[in-house]
Formats: sequence, structure tokens, C-alpha cells
Amino acid sequence: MIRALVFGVTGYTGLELVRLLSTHPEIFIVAGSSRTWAGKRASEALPFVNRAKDFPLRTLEDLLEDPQADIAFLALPHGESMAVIRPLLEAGLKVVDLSADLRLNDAEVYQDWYGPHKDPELIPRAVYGLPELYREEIRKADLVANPGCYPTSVILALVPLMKLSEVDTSCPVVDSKSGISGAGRGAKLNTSFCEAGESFKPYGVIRHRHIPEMEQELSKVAGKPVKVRFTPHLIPVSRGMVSTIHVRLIQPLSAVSIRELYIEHYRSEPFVKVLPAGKFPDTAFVRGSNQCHLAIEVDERTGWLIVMSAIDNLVKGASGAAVQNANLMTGLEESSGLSGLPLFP
Ligand SMILES: NC(=O)C1=CN([C@@H]2O[C@H](COP(=O)(O)OP(=O)(O)OC[C@H]3O[C@@H](n4cnc5c(N)ncnc54)[C@H](OP(=O)(O)O)[C@@H]3O)[C@@H](O)[C@H]2O)C=CC1
Ligand SMILES: CC(=O)N[C@@H](CCC(=O)OP(=O)(O)O)C(=O)O
Repeated sequence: MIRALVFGVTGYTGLELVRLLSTHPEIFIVAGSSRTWAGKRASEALPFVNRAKDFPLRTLEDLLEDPQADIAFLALPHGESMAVIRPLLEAGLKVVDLSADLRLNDAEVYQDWYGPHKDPELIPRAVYGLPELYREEIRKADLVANPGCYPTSVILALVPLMKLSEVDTSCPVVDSKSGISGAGRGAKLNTSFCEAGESFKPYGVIRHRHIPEMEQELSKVAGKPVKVRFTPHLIPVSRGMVSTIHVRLIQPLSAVSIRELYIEHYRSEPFVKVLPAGKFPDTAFVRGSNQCHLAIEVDERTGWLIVMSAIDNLVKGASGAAVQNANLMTGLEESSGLSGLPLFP
């Protein structure tokens, strides 16, 4: 059995790790961190935790003093993870960081979008945790930077297109919608019930911190610089994310041939599904699951290609991906603990 620590276990992605690992056959949580609930049992803070799966909650500093575990999941705000990674690695643990602290390969780019980095020497040691791109590197890694939720939905949707000469992939236009849990559990005015419950709004319109992450990974796949025109929106659902992406066609291509290309590209992927013609991604069909659903259409009238994706931001967009990465890093079957179907309706 593999012993796990979850830092930030009382936040939304931490709670999702508790849910997913409660049925994982080989990874179990031995302790979690929370400043608010330190000294209590998990079942006191989280009433759904069963006695058989209960674990102590401690301060982050306490957990770091004697980290008796094999792997640590860091579900901490970005800027906080980077300070705990080095001691965990030195104690021999593998680390999956759900924050953005190690996703960007360049400390200067990080500084530009997030602020100063406290431990830039860690950056080259981390593998970007998208198994659909870096499966073999993740298997060998002791430190994985779990991708952001918007980047996961956008990169998976665009990768099969990036080398096609018939498509202008230099600046995809991305329109994404996210459920409110994407903003975390802490109380904030713009995500409170009255402000967000009956509203639907764009935010971060010109500058959202996920832009450099998408550009970094898409440029690597394309082998040339890619810019992303990205607009996120907040929608009044608790979880779920849809990205609708427009890419201009340089030469005519049929939807059938592109759909076949996607099906072939993702044929052996356990969690990426290409929907048949006429079906569109729907958050209701991925809710609570680690699946990513994709659909492709061609608008022959205007010469644009449209790719759509749906994920659960807390599962394939965060904690499910983290478990998928942990499975690879520890030599387990990649889908272990992740084969649950969506919660529908
Ligand atoms: N929500 C989402 O959909 C996604 C989130 N992520 C990333 O995952 C990470 C966690 O996100 P999320 O779960 O939404 O965040 P939450 O705000 O819901 O939870 C944060 C957790 O960290 C603890 N915490 C907060 N501040 C500190 C601090 N300064 N020092 C130590 N512990 C702290 C909180 O508990 P306490 O206050 O009791 O200490 C809580 O357990 C973030 O980096 C986020 O960017 C990634 C992809 C998607
Ligand atoms: C709805 C909402 O606020 N979403 C968050 C992104 C989700 C997330 O947590 O991504 P990171 O892992 O990169 O932090 C945002 O726009 O900042």
C-alpha cells in the first residue's frame, strides 16, 4: 500500500482527493494539513469520511517535521506549495503539486504572471503532469506539476491539430466556462451565492494566468510559437468546465477526416473520449469523473474549425489528474481508482 499526505486537504481539490482516494485500492491518506482544523480528525472536519479511512489533520509545519509517507499531494494555493516541496523531496517522498508553482518552465515568465518564485531551482526538476503528453517522463519523475484546469481542457482539445498544415494554429480563440469550485473554497464576494448564483460573466478577459501555461505546452507540440486568445467565464454550477475553441482553416478539411484523426490520436487514452458527430460535450456527462469529452465540427461557410471539450475541473482538471499522475509515478495501473462513471444527472 502507498501512504499519501494531502496538504490543503480541506479545500475543494483536497476534498476531491479524499473522495477519490477513499475507493483507491492501493493509495491511502495517512495525514492531511489544514491551518483551521489542525489537531482534529478528518472525520470531524469532513463528515463524509468513514471511520476506516479516517486520518489526523495537522499543521503544514507539523507534517513537514516528520513526513512518514511515500507521496505527497499539494492542494495548496499557488505561492505556498513551492516552500514545502524541497523538504518533502529530501525526505524521500514523491510530490504531485496541484498548484501552478512549477508548471511554467521559465522563472521569469512565472514572475511576470504570478510574482516572485521562492525556489526557481526546482522548476527544471518538475515534469508537466499531463499523461497524454508526458506519460513516460511522469513514470520516472519524483516531482510532477499538475496542470491547471483550463489548460487541461484546452491542450487536450488542440494537441491533435497542432502539426496540421491545413489549419492555422498560431492563435486559437478559446472561450471557456468554469464552475465556481474552480475559484477555491475560501469565501470571496464574486463567488458568493448572491453574486454568482444567478449570473454568468467573463473575467480575466485579456490577461489570465493560464495563458502562458497553454502557450508553453501548445508551442512545444507545434514546434513553433503559439499565442492563445483566451476568455474564461464563470457559470453558476458547482463543478464542470467547457472550452469552445475556434481555429481558422487554411485549406478545406472535412469534419469526418478531423474526427478520425482525433479518434486515432486518442485511441489508447483511458480518459479522453471523442464524441460521435452531432454530440457535444456536456458537463453533466463528466461530472465527478476523470473523463475529458471532445467534439469537432467544421463550419464550411466561414472556414473555421471548432473543437469543444468538457471536463470536471476538480477531477480531470485537478485531483483526478493528480491521482492519475501518482499512479504512474508509483508504478500502479494508470486508471487505478479512477474508473468511476460520472455522477449523472
Ligand atoms: N479548484 C480547482 O478547480 C482547481 C484548483 N487547482 C489548484 O489547486 C490548489 C488548491 O485549490 P483549491 O482546492 O481550489 O483551493 P482551496 O482554497 O479550496 O483550498 C486551499 C487549501 O489550502 C489550505 N491553505 C490555504 N492557505 C494556506 C496557507 N497560506 N498555508 C497553508 N495552507 C493553506 C486551506 O485550508 P486552511 O485554510 O484550513 O489551511 C485549504 O485546505 C490551488 O493551487 C489551485 O490553484 C488546480 C486545478 C483546479
Ligand atoms: C473559476 C476560477 O476562478 N477558476 C480559476 C482557475 C482554476 C484553478 O484553480 O486553476 P489553478 O490551478 O491554475 O489555480 C481562475 O480563473 O483563477
